[in-house]
Amino acid sequence: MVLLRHISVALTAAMVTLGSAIFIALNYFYPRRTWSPHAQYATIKEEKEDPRKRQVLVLGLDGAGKSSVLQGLTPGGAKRGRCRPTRGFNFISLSAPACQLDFLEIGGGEDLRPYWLEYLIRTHVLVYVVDSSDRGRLPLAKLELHRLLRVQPQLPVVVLGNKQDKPDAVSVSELHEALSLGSVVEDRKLFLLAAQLGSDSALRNSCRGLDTFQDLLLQLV
Ligand SMILES: Nc1nc2c(ncn2[C@@H]2O[C@H](COP(=O)(O)OP(=O)(O)OP(=O)(O)O)[C@@H](O)[C@H]2O)c(=O)[nH]1
Ligand SMILES: [Mg+2]
Repeated sequence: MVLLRHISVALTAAMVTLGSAIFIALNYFYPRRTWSPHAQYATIKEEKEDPRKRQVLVLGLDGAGKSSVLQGLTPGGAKRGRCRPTRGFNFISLSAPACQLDFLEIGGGEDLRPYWLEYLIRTHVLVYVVDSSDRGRLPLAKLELHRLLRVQPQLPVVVLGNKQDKPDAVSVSELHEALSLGSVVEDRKLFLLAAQLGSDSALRNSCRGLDTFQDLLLQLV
């Protein structure tokens, strides 16, 4: 019995010694890595924002003509065909002497509208495009516009009353009324411009109009 106990003690001691040896060996060959949030963070360098860049956010219901605006502003864009619905984002960048204008369109489909608000924070000017001939959806266009206006009370806004070439389009003054632009606080910079961009000839003819539009944006950013 005493002999058995001695054997068991000896075995336990041997196991402990072997375990310690394995532990020391593992630590020697595979040193443990300690994770430090600080060290991880330090590797992510903050990208400095280019002070020359100005973001113009282009929003509006689906089919209003946002991509057509971007296409019209792109040099040679008028020659391209009709735009397809934007499923996510659309982006163009224009260089002006004093700054770079980054136009960001987010598609106007119902599934994409909830994301609009997230992009207002980095924006310098909001361009809100409305299909003047889509009379049935003017109340929805108004609702969405005012939802945006509430979030950024100081953001300059240019409303483009597009598709003025269509026979059933509402006039600019009717649009002002339909979108309740009179209720917008006076200290906000707000402009309402008529536009027609869709058909090839309309796009070509409107290029001069878009120059004026671009000049206005340069004053607002
Ligand atoms: N007649 C006419 N058609 C236009 C005008 N502007 C755009 N369109 C047409 O309207 C359709 C929709 O235009 P888009 O520029 O794709 O509209 P969008 O606002 O970008 O739409 P989403 O990307 O779906 O949110 C296209 O077939 C255009 O050619 C316009 O001033 N007049
Ligand atoms: Mg589009």
